[in-house]
Amino acid sequence: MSQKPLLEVENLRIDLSIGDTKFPAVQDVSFTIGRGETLGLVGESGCGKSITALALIGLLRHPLSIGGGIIRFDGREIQSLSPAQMRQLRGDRISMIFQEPMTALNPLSPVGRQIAEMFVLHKGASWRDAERQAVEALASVRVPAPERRVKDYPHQLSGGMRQRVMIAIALACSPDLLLADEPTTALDVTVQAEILDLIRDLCAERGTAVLMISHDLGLIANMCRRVGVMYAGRIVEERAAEDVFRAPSHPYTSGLVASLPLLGARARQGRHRLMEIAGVVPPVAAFPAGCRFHPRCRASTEICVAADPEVTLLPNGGSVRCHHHE
Ligand SMILES: Nc1ncnc2c1ncn2[C@@H]1O[C@H](COP(=O)(O)OP(=O)(O)OP(=O)(O)O)[C@@H](O)[C@H]1O
Repeated sequence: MSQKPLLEVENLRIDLSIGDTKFPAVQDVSFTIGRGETLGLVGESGCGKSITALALIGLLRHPLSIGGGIIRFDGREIQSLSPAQMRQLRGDRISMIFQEPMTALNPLSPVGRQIAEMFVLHKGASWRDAERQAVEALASVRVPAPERRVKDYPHQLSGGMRQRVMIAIALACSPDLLLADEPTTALDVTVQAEILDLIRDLCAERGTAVLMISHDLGLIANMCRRVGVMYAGRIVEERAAEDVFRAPSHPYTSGLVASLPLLGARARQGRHRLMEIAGVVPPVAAFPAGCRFHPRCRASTEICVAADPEVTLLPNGGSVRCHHHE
């Protein structure tokens, strides 16, 4: 087995075209994911998490495009693949699940048929075999009575069941990498936990690496070994999940950690206060000069307004992009 990481992203830039001008919606984003590893991308809405994932799987569409950098999957640059090669990779070796399965499922086709299609398209199975495997795939995502459910259309299923179908489709071909973009945000809290357990268990069993995207740092820390914190199109901190909580380095990460509801002793003693980061992520065309976080940062000084911070490597692994990091 190759020692190289499964996925290497180097200085990725994603441009947003507005008229004749291109604005960098994502810039200088670098990270790697090893085989079977879990990386979380966390940050508020509009930070660039979803478009980063779409770039990895070749699904960016106008007005967005890759403006620079390298994405290497299993040693091959994905930008050099033809559309046909990319289609073959998608679903077979890299899969994606989205927040709202209804947008990804075909409303006019029974769910069993949509799962079976994966075996036919990517594994050369006959429809008869593929439909048998679809029942097994539905059983593996813990759908009760899978032999009956395969005949259902998406609208006949609950949101949680639809997300299970999406997971069955995404994992049908045992991909090397699963991209999960807010996979539980649209679901009830109790269903959320079941779906997250399912993703964690199935990916661990199959050795599938996961890039999990969420605005919820608690969820990311539970699911992932490493965390990349995104702000305004950049990864501002990248660390082991436990370090992010124990000793956040970037003021934005500190704000995210502080805004998590606390359970247990401190909360009961009434010392817990829900902190929030004042302000919102600026739109892509209005990213400020200097450090993009400086207008919202309590630690901001002159240098933050004047100069874009470089990446600093942290002593215990990980990196941060801040002039005043902890
Ligand atoms: N099709 C598009 N047209 C114009 N702007 C877009 C498009 N898609 C994304 N953007 C912009 O790119 C930026 C990054 O969007 P992205 O969806 O990646 O953010 P995100 O961090 O995933 O947030 P969310 O959770 O809300 O999706 C945002 O400012 C968004 O408005």
